[in-house]
Amino acid sequence: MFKQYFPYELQGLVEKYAHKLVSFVYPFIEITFHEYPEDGFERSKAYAAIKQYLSTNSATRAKRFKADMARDSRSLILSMDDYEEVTDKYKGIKLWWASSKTIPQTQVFSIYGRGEEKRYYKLTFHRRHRETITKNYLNHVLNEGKAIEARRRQRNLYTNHRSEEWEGYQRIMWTHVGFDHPATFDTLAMEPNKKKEITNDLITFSKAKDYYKKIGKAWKRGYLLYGPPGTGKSTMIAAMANLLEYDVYDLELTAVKDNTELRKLLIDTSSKSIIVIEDIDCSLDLTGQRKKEKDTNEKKNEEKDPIKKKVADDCEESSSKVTLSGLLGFIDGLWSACGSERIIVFTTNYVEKLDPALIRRGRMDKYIELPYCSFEAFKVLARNYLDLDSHDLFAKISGLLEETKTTPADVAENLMPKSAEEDADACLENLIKAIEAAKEEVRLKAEEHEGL
Ligand SMILES: Nc1ncnc2c1ncn2[C@@H]1O[C@H](COP(=O)(O)OP(=O)(O)OP(=O)(O)O)[C@@H](O)[C@H]1O
Ligand SMILES: [Mg+2]
Repeated sequence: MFKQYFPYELQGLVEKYAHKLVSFVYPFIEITFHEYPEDGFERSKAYAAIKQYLSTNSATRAKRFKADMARDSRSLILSMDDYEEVTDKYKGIKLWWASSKTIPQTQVFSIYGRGEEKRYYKLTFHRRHRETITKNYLNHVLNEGKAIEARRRQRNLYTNHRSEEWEGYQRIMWTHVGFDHPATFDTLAMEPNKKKEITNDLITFSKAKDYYKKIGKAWKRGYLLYGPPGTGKSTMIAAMANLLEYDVYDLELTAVKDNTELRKLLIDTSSKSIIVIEDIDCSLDLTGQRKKEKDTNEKKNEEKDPIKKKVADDCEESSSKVTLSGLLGFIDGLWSACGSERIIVFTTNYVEKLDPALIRRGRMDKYIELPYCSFEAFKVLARNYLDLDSHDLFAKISGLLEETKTTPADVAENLMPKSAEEDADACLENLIKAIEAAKEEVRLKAEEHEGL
């Protein structure tokens, strides 16, 4: 701006002194945080954290916002619009945050598809606070921002698929959907003491980072959930994920080609996650022999019919070659070495079928039996489904549940009103009828057995 008043030779000198003069009378320091650093294609983590920090800390002060749908699709996240400015206070120090963008004069074709505008935040503060701001305040902003992001993070349910050959590369895939299961430990029908023990165990685990470090163990925990079908094993996994706010990886072992692929999939899981292998007794032949001997009739049929034979061969070929030792290797070796804060859950209907190597102490840290529905568990369901804490029919139901094995799934099914006319009394009556019918069936079967 001084240029036009001074001869050309003096311009450099004047600019130099003008700059000094300005910094003398302009006692502020400015720091800019660009969304995309010049030497990288990756979005700057600092920019993302500042955005989160400002979205909660500027909401009462800024006047213009950009609105984004939060990842849970239920709420909106407001962030400062471009060219907006807000003030912040830290230990009595006033600071200014401004959001801005640069638009280059020349049009550049960008293959990265992020447009040519470059967004940045600019922080301004008085230079006498330089130490406090650069040493403490910025750390505070980044940590807060990351914490807010973690809270807003949507959790996912991942499932694996058969790997695909793609231009010579093997692609191993986890695909995910948002994890939105409503189950919680409150809605889980189970003895209250047992429930308390499990939730305490989970919470202790999630807070035990330093402890695991101290004792030199990888920060992981293995659970084996066992019990008959419909007793709430899968429901409990959802409740665990909701309690700890972890992602869930539902590992389908039969779709995993071999141990190498298993390893790759597991390396690809994130921390704060639950890795689930359901029905472990079915997904893996735990005797070590992958293919069961077919009975001779089956074989003869296949030999006669070429199409049948082809289908059977294909099935055998595509069946998983994951072995027990591969799985154990992952649980003990590699699993310990990479990643942390992970829970692995196996479920089975037949705990007695499992290989002792898989369930020996140290591999599985906790065994949880999900039994048939007890009266205590029934009370949780009655409260949940019918808003009932007590009822005249409870005594009768208690007696019936003791005599007849009934799963929580069956109880839940009967407690759900089938029509608008059905009230709580009708639902309880339905349940009683259902249990009595099951009891009768058991009696008849026993008689038949004795008659044989
Ligand atoms: N303990 C429970 N508390 C609350 N609801 C339950 C419980 N057990 C079962 N249910 C109900 O029954 C349904 C089936 O339960 P779930 O899928 O968790 O059983 P599971 O033990 O995983 O069975 P499977 O061995 O066949 O996989 C659930 O959708 C839930 O509504
Ligand atoms: Mg299940």
